[in-house]
Amino acid sequence: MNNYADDSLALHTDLYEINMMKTYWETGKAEQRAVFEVYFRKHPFNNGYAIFTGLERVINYLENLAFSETDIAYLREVTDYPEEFLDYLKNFKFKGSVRSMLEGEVCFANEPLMQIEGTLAECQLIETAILNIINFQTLIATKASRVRNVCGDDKLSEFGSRRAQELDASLWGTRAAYIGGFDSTSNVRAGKLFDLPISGTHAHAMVQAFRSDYDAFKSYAKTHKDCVFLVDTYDTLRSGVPNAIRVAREMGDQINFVGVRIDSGDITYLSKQIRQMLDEAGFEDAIIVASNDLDEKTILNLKMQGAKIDSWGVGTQLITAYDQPALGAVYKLCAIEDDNGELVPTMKISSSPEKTTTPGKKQVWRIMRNSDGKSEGDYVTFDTEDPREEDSIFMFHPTYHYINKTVKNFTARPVLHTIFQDGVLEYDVHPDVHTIKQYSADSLDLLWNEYKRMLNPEPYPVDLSQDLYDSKVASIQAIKKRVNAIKDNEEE
Ligand SMILES: Nc1ncnc2c1ncn2[C@@H]1O[C@H](COP(=O)(O)OP(=O)(O)OP(=O)(O)O)[C@@H](O)[C@H]1O
Ligand SMILES: O=P(O)(O)OC[C@H]1O[C@H](OP(=O)(O)OP(=O)(O)O)[C@H](O)[C@@H]1O
Ligand SMILES: O=C(O)c1cccnc1
Repeated sequence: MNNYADDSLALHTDLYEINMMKTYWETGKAEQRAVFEVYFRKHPFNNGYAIFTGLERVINYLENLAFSETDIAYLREVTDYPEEFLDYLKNFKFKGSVRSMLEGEVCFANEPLMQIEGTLAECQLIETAILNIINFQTLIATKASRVRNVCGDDKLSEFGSRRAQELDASLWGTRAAYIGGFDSTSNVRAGKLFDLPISGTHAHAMVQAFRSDYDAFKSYAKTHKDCVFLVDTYDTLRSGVPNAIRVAREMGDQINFVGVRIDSGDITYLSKQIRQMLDEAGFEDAIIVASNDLDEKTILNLKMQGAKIDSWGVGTQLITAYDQPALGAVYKLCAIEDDNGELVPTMKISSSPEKTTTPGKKQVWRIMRNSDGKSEGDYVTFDTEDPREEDSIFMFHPTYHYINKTVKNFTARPVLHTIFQDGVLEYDVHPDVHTIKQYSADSLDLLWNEYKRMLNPEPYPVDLSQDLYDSKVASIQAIKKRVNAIKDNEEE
C-alpha cells in the first residue's frame, strides 16, 4: 500500500464522478443547482420493509469532505486534469442541503431515503460514498431486524467480525445490527466507539490448550466472574456439560454460572438434553447459547423443533448479508435548475419500467390512523405539498389504480428531516445508538404484522400524490414527444 502524508474520503468516489465534475466546471454548469434522491427499488431478502441506517456516517463524511494535499498531488499524477481544475477541487467544500430519514426509520422501496440539494458538481462527487454507506448499513440493519423478528425476547449477540468484508464492515455492520435489534456485539472496538454492549464466551482453542473440559472451565472460572462454558469441544453430553456442571458446583458463589454454549451438532437434540441435565443439577437459571452458521431461517426452524435455546450468537450470515449481499439503492437526479433559476422536475425513462424515475423534489409522509396509530401507508408528495392541511387523502397504487382508498382521520408525519442547510449542519442531535434502536422498534410497532412476516409479506403501500403522479405522466409524455420530434427531424 502506498504511504501518503494524509488521506481523505474525497477520493472515495468513482472516477466518473470527478470526470463529470470537470465537464460541469468547464462548461459553466458546476454551480447549477440540482436535487438528487437515494432510494431502492426492491426490499432486501424479500422482506416487507427495511431499516434505514447510515446517517451518522454520512454526516461525518460531508462535514469533513475536502481534498487533501496528497489527493490533489495524486490526481495531478494520474489524470490530465488542468491546474485550474485541481485548484477548484482544492477549494471544494460541501455547501449543499440534505434531507434524510432518521436512523432506525422503517423504510420502503421506491421512496426517497435521503435527498441532496446542491450544485451539480458537489452532488455528483458524493454519490458513491453516500450509496456505499447507506446500502451496506441499511442492508445489515434489515437482516438483523429479520433475525430479531423470529427470536422474540431471546438474547441476540453479533459474532461476525471475523467473517465481515474487512474492518469497516464489521464495525459499522455491528452498529447497524444493534439498531436492527441485536443486544450486543463481540467486537470490542465497536463497543468502545459506539457505546454498544459487548459480550463474549470463549473458544475451543482454550479447551484444547488446557487439554480437558474440566481444566479449561475451572481455569476460566478462577479468572472470571461471569462464565459461559463452551461444551462441544470433545463430547457435548458426556464431557462438556457434565464438566460445566461440576465446575459450577465446585465454584459455587465465587462465580456467576451464566450457562453453556454449543457450536456444532444437532442444536435441537443437544439443547433439549442439556436443558434436562442443567435442570436436574439445580441450575434452572443457567442459559443455553447456540452458535454455528445461524440465520433467521435456521433459528425459526430450531424454534419450531422446540430447541431450548435462550441466546443466539449470529455471525457470518448476518454481517455478510449472505443471502443478499447488496441492497441496490440508487442516487438519481430528480430536479434541476433551469435557465430562469427555477428548480424543475427531471426524470429518466428506461426500457425497464422499474428503472423509470419519479421526477421532482419530494417529501415522504407516513400516514397513520388516529384510531390506533397504525400505519396506512407512505404517501410521497412534492416537497411543497402538505397533507396535514387536508381532511382526507386519496391513496392509490401507482400502477394498479383500482387499488385505492380514501383516508380520513389520520396523522401525517414527514419522514425526511433537514440535516444540512446550505452546508451547515442543522441536525446536530447525534442521538445515541440506544435511542436510535428504540426509535426503530417504535416505528416498527406501527406496522401491521402482515407487512413484517418473514415469508411473502403483504406489500406496504407507497403511493404518489395525485400531483406527483400527474407530473410524472406529463413528463413521460413530454420526453416522448421531444424524442419523436428529434427522430422526425433526422429522418427528413
Ligand atoms: N436441528 C437442526 N435443524 C436444522 N438445522 C440445524 C439443526 N441443528 C444444527 N443446525 C444447523 O445445521 C448446520 C450444520 O451443522 P453442523 O453441526 O453439521 O455444523 P458443521 O458446520 O458441520 O460443524 P462445524 O461448525 O464444527 O464445522 C448449521 O448451520 C447449524 O446451525
Ligand atoms: O458461525 P457464525 O454465525 O459465523 O458465528 C461465529 C462463529 O465463529 C466461531 O467459530 P470459528 O470461526 O472459530 O469457526 P467454527 O466454524 O469452526 O466454529 C464461533 O464458534 C461461531 O461458530
Ligand atoms: O463470544 C463468543 O462466543 C464468540 C465471539 C465471536 C465469534 N464466535 C464466538
